[in-house]
Amino acid sequence: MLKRIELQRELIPSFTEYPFSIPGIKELDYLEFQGPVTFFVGENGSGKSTLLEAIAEKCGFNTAGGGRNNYYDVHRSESALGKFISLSWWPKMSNGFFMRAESFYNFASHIDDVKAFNAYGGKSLHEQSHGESFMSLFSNRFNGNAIYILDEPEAALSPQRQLAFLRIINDLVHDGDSQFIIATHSPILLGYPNATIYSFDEETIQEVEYEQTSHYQITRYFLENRERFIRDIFKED
Ligand SMILES: Nc1ncnc2c1ncn2[C@@H]1O[C@H](COP(=O)(O)OP(=O)(O)OP(=O)(O)O)[C@@H](O)[C@H]1O
Repeated sequence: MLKRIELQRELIPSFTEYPFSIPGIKELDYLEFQGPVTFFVGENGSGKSTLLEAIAEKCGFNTAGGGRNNYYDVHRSESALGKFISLSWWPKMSNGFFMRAESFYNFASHIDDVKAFNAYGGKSLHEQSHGESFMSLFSNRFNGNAIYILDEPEAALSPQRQLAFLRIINDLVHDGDSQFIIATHSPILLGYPNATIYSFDEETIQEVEYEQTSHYQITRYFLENRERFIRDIFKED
């Protein structure tokens, strides 16, 4: 399990430049992972991907998406934060995968190039729909005793598939001792029971309850008051 990450503040040259100028990062000392499933939530641009990418790099995963054995260079970039965080494990995990929805296309091409699609359901990920290819990755490539670092995995998934993905997470956590750290905007994924939710919306990264997230509140309010909501947001000032 990844138990904790710590920002090595003494090594940071200046807090006025990216990535240290991001409010949540600027104030960060350490973050603890209390259980097998942790979510990062927050507005667009609040720093979730920056921190996830840094963790993935420290785990030795390809920052463009993949595990330790996925060597390809398309869109791979050095994490600006990776050198400045330290990870504490107990026990140490060396298997896992970093998935970012935005560069999944390049990952799929890499799998074609190395003819590895047998490990992904026997079919090129490019010949599957976007959502099907995500589900192939989760169902075929994800297994026990590993850490999964996922950036907006819901991007291509229908609500029904998001529920199926919750089931996959649950099986991997309970039968496989796996750990998930997920940045998401999905109120469905966030509903995973007993997860820790860290919000990047305040000056410091803070733990919040599911019902406190704007994802839950806005979605609920919208569903219960759709007509009024639409009237309000379309209203001319
Ligand atoms: N390579 C970079 N150089 C400079 N600034 C960057 C770089 N990458 C991201 N940023 C900035 O850092 C901030 C945090 O970006 P990040 O991608 O971590 O946000 P996020 O919370 O993952 O957002 P989203 O929900 O939209 O994916 C943003 O303001 C972004 O513009």
